[in-house]
Amino acid sequence: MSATLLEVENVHGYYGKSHILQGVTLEVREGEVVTLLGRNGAGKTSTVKSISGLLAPRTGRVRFAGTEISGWQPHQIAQLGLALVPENRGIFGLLSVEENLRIAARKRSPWSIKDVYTIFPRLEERRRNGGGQLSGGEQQMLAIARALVNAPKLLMLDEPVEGLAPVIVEEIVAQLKQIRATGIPILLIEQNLAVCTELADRHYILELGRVVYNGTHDEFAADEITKDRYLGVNAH
Ligand SMILES: Nc1ncnc2c1ncn2[C@@H]1O[C@H](COP(=O)(O)OP(=O)(O)OP(=O)(O)O)[C@@H](O)[C@H]1O
Repeated sequence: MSATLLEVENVHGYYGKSHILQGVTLEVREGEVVTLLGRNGAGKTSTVKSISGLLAPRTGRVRFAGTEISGWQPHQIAQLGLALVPENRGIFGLLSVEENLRIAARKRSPWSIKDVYTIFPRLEERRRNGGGQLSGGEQQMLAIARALVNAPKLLMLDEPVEGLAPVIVEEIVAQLKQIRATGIPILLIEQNLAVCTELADRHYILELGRVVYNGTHDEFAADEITKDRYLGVNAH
């Protein structure tokens, strides 16, 4: 079994007095694609925020590549190689596609701007266009590409295909498969089970700020009861 890269241990998180994360424990190992599933409001986004320092855990621990990062600032965590592609994508609308990439690019990244253009040819076609002129799908591609040129050791994606047309979803899934094939581990928040099925090695389900299920892809695929109970889907 490969080494553990990210360990989240019994993390409790609050927004003011609201106790949102109630003891989240999960891990991501080298080379794995892991999904974080659960209904709206289950705490998925809050979990990745607590990992990336945007919601400091009140108690519990987050360890990344052997270093305890609980309580670190978001930019320090990002520098360690933990990349979050947030739901709102965070593109600079007034900068061109290429400028968005250049700002994020680091020399030590194994991914050059040319490399990401190979995965996302649409971005190369639109390299001189402003970020604000891109379609939702293209903005998502740019957000992922920007994370890659920033030398990530782990990629966290918050609902990358939400609200996108099926043909674009297919395109992004194919691109994520290419990225997965390079061995970079991915923690994926996703509501679209078909997407999860195509990409993931393992799944966690959150409910009310706790992990209520942890299983391999094959276990999960065969477990209609779990899918129905926690996700409310009839996944046939
Ligand atoms: N900034 C905030 N202030 C107060 N409460 C918040 C804040 N952000 C989220 N919450 C609450 O925390 C809970 C968990 O939200 P979170 O966004 O982590 O869930 P989620 O599983 O990602 O759901 P979704 O798919 O709807 O984004 C919800 O009850 C939500 O209303």
